[in-house]
Amino acid sequence: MTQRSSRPSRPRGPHPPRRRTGPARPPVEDPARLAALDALRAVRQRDAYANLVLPGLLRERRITGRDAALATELTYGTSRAQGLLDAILAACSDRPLSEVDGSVLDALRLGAYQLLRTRIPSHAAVASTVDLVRAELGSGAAGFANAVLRRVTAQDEAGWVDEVAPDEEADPIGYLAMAHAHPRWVAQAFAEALGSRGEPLREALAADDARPAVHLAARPGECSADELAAMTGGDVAPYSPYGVRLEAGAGDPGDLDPVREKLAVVQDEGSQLCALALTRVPLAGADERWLDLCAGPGGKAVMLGALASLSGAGLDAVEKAPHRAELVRKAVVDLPVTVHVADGRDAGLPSGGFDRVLVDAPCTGLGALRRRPEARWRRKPSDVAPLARLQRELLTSALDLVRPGGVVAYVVCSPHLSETVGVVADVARRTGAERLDARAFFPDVPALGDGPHVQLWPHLHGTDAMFCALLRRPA
Ligand SMILES: C[S@@+](CC[C@H](N)C(=O)[O-])C[C@H]1O[C@@H](n2cnc3c(N)ncnc32)[C@H](O)[C@@H]1O
Repeated sequence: MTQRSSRPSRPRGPHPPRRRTGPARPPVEDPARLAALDALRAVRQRDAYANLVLPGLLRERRITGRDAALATELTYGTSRAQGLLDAILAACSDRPLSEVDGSVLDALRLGAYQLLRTRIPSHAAVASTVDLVRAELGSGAAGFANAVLRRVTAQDEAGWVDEVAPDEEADPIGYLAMAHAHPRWVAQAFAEALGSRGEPLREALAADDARPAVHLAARPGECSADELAAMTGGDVAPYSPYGVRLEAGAGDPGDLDPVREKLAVVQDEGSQLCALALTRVPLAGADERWLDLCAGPGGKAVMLGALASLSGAGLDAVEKAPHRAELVRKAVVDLPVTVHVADGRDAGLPSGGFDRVLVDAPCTGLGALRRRPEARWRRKPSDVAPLARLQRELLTSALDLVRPGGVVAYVVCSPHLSETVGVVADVARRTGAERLDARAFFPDVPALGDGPHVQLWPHLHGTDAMFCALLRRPA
């Protein structure tokens, strides 16, 4: 453990820093950091999503190339690491962070991220951050920021983790949560799903803390994975026959020609595998009416609609939120898909009317935190119970809508046991549905555990932590 006395004394800045009132200063010539700072502020003040707000800012300000890449790295990296950065900043400040002006705190997080998690030289990280604070809030706040960040430079990330994290032996989950910038309750949920508080948990949290590769799905019947890889410069994915993986940070995938021309969609390979698993289960009898019960924004509806079209089947897609149903409509416009705006618990569709049903249920999204930079700090443990209730109701409804002998895929992008095995066990018990060994329908995917359900992981499969259970309605 590092001695605090070796570092500069704690800064005693103005309480709190006041917004500048004097004549306007010239703007800071640092478009990348300014965009990152504005994006962080929008996330904090307006509950915006970093991965929606930042691309808009970059477009509006015509920021491209290296500046765009830097702004993206700083915004997403700072958002992901927020809890760890705050613990370190709190140790470097003379007052609680709750008393620090929000805009100064955004800048401090941005500065600390550069110091601890990038190769940007310390003097540049500190000076550029202090310049941003000075331009907006004046020299008092800038002095405070300078003093706090100089204290952060006293040691590297590992040194700070040793200082601010709980003791590793006494509280391994708390330690790993802090070391890999996750809230403790999320690390606890991962530990329970993995059955580990040791190395597997460390690997899972580390993989979840890294920048993810972009995954694309070639549209079945339109384009092969090989062709898509050639068009995009990506690599054919290891498990999905339609998947392509692009290098992390390869720019906005929505701008790629094959995506704009609807030859491919942006979709995690784990999502592709779960949708495909539903189509791979053998059925006795008819196989022509498929249903996607929670379809917005339409990624899996495109995959299922294209496969249905190839096999002579049709797909109904239900989505409760009208604006998301509209996204589904646009995505499936040339496919045999009928979109309904309805609540999947009471969709007005015929009981027993479908051969295959997908329930891609609303969930906490704890399995896709690496793709939603700020989500881990926004989600709360109290979100889980109401979602699990809704998930049980939607799965029960799906088992009513599927015909006897038909199959239901229950999918969530979360490894939380209350949203996964808890839901499936409860509904299977009450409905008498048969739980199939889902592993058989994820061919060539390694490390699928003891079954019968499939839990994918970033550290094992390079996918989001998707969960998939397959259930058959008794004949
Ligand atoms: C996990 S997302 C589905 C993702 C989608 N399958 C895809 O691959 O693009 C869950 C969706 O369920 C919708 N939803 C929430 N409650 C619902 C309900 N009661 N009935 C139907 N859809 C619902 C949400 O609006 C959201 O669009």
